[in-house]
Amino acid sequence: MAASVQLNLRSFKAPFNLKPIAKQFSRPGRIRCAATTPTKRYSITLLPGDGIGPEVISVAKNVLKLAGSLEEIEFSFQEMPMGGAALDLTGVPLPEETLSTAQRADAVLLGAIGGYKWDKNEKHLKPETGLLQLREGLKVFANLRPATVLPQLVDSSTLKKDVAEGVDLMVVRELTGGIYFGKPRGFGTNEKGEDIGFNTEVYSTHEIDRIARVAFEIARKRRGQLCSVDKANVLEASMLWRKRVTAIASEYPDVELSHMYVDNAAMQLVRYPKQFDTIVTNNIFGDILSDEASMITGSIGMLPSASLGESGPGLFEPIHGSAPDIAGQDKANPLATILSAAMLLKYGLGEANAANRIENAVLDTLNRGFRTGDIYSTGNKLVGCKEMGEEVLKSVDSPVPTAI
Ligand SMILES: NC(=O)C1=CN([C@@H]2O[C@H](COP(=O)(O)OP(=O)(O)OC[C@H]3O[C@@H](n4cnc5c(N)ncnc54)[C@H](O)[C@@H]3O)[C@@H](O)[C@H]2O)C=CC1
Ligand SMILES: CC(C)CC(=O)C(=O)O
Ligand SMILES: [Mg+2]
Repeated sequence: MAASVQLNLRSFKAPFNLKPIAKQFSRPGRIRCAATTPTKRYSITLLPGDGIGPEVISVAKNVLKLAGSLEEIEFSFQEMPMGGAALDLTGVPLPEETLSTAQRADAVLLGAIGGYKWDKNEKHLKPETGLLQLREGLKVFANLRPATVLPQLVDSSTLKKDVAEGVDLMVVRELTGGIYFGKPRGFGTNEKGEDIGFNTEVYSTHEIDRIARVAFEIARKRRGQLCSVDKANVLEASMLWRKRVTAIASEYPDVELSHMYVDNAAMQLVRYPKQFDTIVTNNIFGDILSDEASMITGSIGMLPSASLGESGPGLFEPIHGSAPDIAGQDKANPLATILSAAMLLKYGLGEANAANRIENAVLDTLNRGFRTGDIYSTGNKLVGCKEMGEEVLKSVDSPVPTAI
């Protein structure tokens, strides 16, 4: 078994002040002409999806385009239906053409899917099923969800300033296994004639080993601490998880491994989040804990993510959902999606300079006091999704050097 992680990372560098975690993977893109400033071209599949998805994708696309153009990068965008939008249009949540277009792209940027309209659909006709199919179809097993408390947003955190200040953690979530995919699953009847619903949490050695190696590599380049979160006191799948993560630790003597039960981890995240550096966990625990971690940073509207596999395009998306409660009202915070576009450039295309432009622009926009409602605090300027995007564009255009 290979001891090193083989992820499709063209330049594996975490956002903000996090350190590069692995070899630099260069992929120069396609050179259009032999000029002194060759233009690099990438094809990006855009999946706006539902609810606030189209609102945040439209803003992030403009930011991506501008940051790219300042670095001699040209994008061709293919916008494809996905989730509820695809159900309405084609009758399925992930049309074949959407998946094949995404598979051929250099990277995929997703907004969010889901909404009340489709909540009662049968499982195979739910927008969420389309999202699981997309992750499976792109084989993106490693989902990186960085939660960093920016100094500008300490007052937006739901935690006390001294608890939130300086939090900088990375959740490494296994994304294509576990209970969201396990079989058997379904509905049935028990011996008393009652209806039952059931799912299966299942992990193989191979699935655990590969996500563990990704997490150890990341921890090695951060502060050297990896906390594996499981429920090994109860669940067999977690018992194997703990055994394999412990075994893989011998390949990483420089990383300090600890284990924590998920119920305790949920509590520790709000008690003393600074104790965490890198967290590795299964699909469902990672889903839940990253939503919890997002609030430490001020809002779920701030957290980007990168989903990567061993080959093929990465999938980049905010961690939030389609927020039907605020959809169509220009209230969504687009920063999680804009920062996901930065992760796309950095991790997906190896375009660190363009990514840095975006991250700097986000910080500059926050420094200038612009806030959507979810991160608003007294004395700042309240703006909507579109205006926030316009302010970020201004900052991309006239960068103000900011230490990140
Ligand atoms: N990756 C995806 O596409 C995901 C989709 N979903 C789907 O989204 C739908 C809504 O799910 P919820 O549980 O309500 O989770 P949600 O993340 O959509 O919303 C939770 C709360 O956070 C707020 N929020 C979320 N994103 C925000 C943003 N960018 N700016 C400001 N506020 C924001 C919402 O207004 C809401 O009050 C469901 O259909 C669900 O299945 C949920 C999670 C992930
Ligand atoms: C909508 C689900 C399929 C997943 C989810 O909540 C997430 O990935 O954050
Ligand atoms: Mg979620």
